[in-house]
Amino acid sequence: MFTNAHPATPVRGPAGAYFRPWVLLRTVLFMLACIAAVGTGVTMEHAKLRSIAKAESNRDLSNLARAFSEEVGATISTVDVSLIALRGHWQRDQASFASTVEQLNRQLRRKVFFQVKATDRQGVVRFASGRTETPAVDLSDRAHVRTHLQGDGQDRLFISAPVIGRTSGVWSVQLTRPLYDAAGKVDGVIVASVATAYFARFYNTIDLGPGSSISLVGSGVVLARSSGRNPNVQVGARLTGYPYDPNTERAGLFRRVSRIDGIDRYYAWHKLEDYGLIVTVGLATADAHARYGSRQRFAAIMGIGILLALSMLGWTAFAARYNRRRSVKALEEAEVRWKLALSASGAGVWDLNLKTGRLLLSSQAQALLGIDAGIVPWTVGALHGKVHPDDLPAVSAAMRAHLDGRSADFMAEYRVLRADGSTHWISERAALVNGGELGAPKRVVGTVTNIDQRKLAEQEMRYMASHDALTGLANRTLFRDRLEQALLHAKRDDNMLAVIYFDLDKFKPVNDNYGHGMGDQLLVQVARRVRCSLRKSDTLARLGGDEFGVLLATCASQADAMKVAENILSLLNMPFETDSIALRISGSVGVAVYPECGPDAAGLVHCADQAMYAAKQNGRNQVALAAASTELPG
Ligand SMILES: Nc1nc2c(ncn2[C@@H]2O[C@H](COP(=O)(O)OP(=O)(O)OP(=O)(O)O)[C@@H](O)[C@H]2O)c(=O)[nH]1
Repeated sequence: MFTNAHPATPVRGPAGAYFRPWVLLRTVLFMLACIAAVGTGVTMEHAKLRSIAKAESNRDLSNLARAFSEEVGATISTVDVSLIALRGHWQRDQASFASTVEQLNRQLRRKVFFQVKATDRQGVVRFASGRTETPAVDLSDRAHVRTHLQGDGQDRLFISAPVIGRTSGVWSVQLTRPLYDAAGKVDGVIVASVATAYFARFYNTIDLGPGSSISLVGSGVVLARSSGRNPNVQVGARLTGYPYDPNTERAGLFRRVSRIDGIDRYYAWHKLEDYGLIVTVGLATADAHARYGSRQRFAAIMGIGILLALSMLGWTAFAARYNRRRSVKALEEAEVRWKLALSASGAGVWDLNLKTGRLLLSSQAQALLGIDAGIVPWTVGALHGKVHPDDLPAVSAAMRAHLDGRSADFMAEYRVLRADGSTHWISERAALVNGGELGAPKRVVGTVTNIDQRKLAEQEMRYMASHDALTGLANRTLFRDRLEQALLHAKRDDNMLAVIYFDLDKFKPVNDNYGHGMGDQLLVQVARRVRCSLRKSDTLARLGGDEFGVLLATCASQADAMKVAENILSLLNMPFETDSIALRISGSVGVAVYPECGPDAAGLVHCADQAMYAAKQNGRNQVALAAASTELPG
């Protein structure tokens, strides 16, 4: 109803809302929720990519472990077959043994290289390849020799823990088999010493990344190991537990932070059950995940982008909501202020829906319009059924003009009929509220105010402007108006009218001798006495000082006018009783008759004045008739 109202408290500009604590707090909370949601999404995506990376890595590692174990198995098998062949040769012909070993190594140089030793049954070296003279070194304390010399005599391949060469400084493992004499008794040990690097050679043919590793473990001891650019590190290290227990399954997968170099890896292992060896191939988890690093980075960047976009959207939405709330609050406050102002001003408000014909009235409006319900099914016409019949045409015309768009505002002042028949004055203002399609008016909103007091004041002012304050008679202005009106009627009806002017004789001495108050009393009594002698249709006016005018609106003849004038004179001659004394006065009376004395008010007044002056000049206390004008009546 008060949508055009300007709130007293200015609402901050829309941009200012972005930095209000209310907005910032909600934006931060919203961002935290977004971070949680987007973070969960990104984490899930990362986890998915990690699990894909893990699955792919495990598949690759399993294949590599199997391939490496087959490679190792093939190398060991080659060495073992060579050992068996060399053993037969040693037992047959020791003299040409050295050249046979050399020849064999030449044949196998692309696959493996090994040194060969042969010991006697005491474990003392009797042959060592690559030497011109064999030092009689006692190896009986070495496990790979001892196991055959002190064992059950079974022909088994033994693979030793790695040892570092005393002179070469190279890690090697010893593959041994027993030597037999003609009786089939253990007669010594034949040893093939293979550099562990051969076992890790396969590693160099593949590129698994800098954090990868390949190990060959036997009896819980690292026989060979390659890791990145640092091959054979930690050869000889002892490893226990899963999967190095003898009872673990043939192949498998696990993830572990390496006990050797501290790198977190995915591992696959594969057992060479014939030789009691395990091959493990490890890939650094960081390298495995790096395969999907770009997708993970993309997911993270997308997540951050979505987070920023959501945050901006949230921030904007909260700022807009804040502005909306402020606006609604300001409107509510403005409405309260307007209601208070209206209530204080005594104005009532009504709201008419032109579509539904429902009229809403404030309690003040109900009281002022004499309607005892807040919502009434009414029409504009019915509303004005409360209007005084004399005012209704003007009010209806004004309302119609406004509804038809011929006036910008509806304004009317009219009397409302009360149930007891009395009336009170209302000032009403209304305006169409445009809305709906094509801007068709849907509502009329108006205010009503009681203006009884103002109307009374206006009435008093109008009365004062047209009447003499002392006597209550019409003043010169009103006298002149009525004369104009009477002349119009007289001309239309071809009637006569008369103007009588009279002035009290020697009034000044009354004032001078008895005071102004006494003079006033005399003027009031003159007015009363003459008024009573006249007809209601006649007008008696005080023209100024002690001068009066009489308008005989209808006058049959000049003689009748003279008769009224004579009567006035005789009334003036009668004594006037005041508070203290009786006064005797007289008057000079001039008579002018229409149409004889002229066609217009000015002429008639002038004639009457002249006649009165003539009576005064003639010795006062008499009536004089104005001479007929030579002009023809208009
Ligand atoms: N008490 C009273 N005196 C008034 C009022 N208005 C004018 N007068 C006085 O009325 C007197 C009018 O004097 P005039 O008509 O000029 O003189 P006069 O004494 O009547 O003499 P003539 O008219 O020549 O007979 C003046 O003294 C004015 O001051 C009034 O309202 N009350």
